[in-house]
Amino acid sequence: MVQKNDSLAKQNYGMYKLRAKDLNLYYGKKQALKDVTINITANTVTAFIGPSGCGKSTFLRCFNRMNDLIPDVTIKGEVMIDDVDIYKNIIDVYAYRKQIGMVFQKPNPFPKSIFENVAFGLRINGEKSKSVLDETVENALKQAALWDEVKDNLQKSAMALSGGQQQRLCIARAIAVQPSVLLMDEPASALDPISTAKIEELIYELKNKFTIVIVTHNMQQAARISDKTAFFYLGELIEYDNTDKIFTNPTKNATQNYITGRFG
Ligand SMILES: Nc1ncnc2c1ncn2[C@@H]1O[C@H](COP(=O)(O)OP(=O)(O)OP(=O)(O)O)[C@@H](O)[C@H]1O
Repeated sequence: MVQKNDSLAKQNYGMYKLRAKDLNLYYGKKQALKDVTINITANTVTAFIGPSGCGKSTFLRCFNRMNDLIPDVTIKGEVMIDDVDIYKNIIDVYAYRKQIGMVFQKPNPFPKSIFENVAFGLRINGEKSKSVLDETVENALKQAALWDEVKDNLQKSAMALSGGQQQRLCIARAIAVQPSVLLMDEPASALDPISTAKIEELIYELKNKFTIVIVTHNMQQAARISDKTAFFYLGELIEYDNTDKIFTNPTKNATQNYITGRFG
């Protein structure tokens, strides 16, 4: 009985970190997202899956307003973080974006030292204290499971790291400014299996601190690391449910066909 009340309370209390409601997005006249509605719980990992061109990356980019940078984009509907509509109520988009870290498919460190890559966002935000910078860089590298490998070489160029290390550095750079959300667009698809496993482990750990949304083409990866999975097809969110359910007993035929490799 106590358990039931507890879980009810959990369900109702401040549950959704990210939401979209009736979201439509057009590139010029071409509609890329159709009436997408989703509620994403804080401190979970959500995987976006679906065939190429179905709108996964487009939808991911709606959460940090990166699509604003593309000419001729029209967005209708609502996108909310902590129940604030970010297209209507956010005036300072740069300040808002600080809350949202983003990691891309290809590791993209700056041609600077390891230390300066992680310190970059803090310096932009005006942090000058050496002890704060040192401590934050160390913590971010620890959280990104890279500290032990680089702690003796923080002044070395980031470009000299392996691809997998560079991607963990990019994760450290993203989390150093303490966002609450991490968006990841195929973060392991350019990496070897061992580096991929490290990134997957890391994502699993990081959900304690962040709400994570990951686009992936790798269905085993989605099944391994995500709590919820959203399946997209032709710009529509076809099915969104617990990952176990999506991969073992999906409700929609299209989901079943996709996860069994019948298309895509
Ligand atoms: N900048 C853009 N300008 C015009 N059309 C675009 C742009 N970006 C994406 N599109 C189109 O929008 C649709 C959705 O693309 P998006 O990249 O979101 O799909 P995706 O599911 O992430 O694909 P992939 O898995 O191949 O990365 C596609 O038809 C794509 O061609």
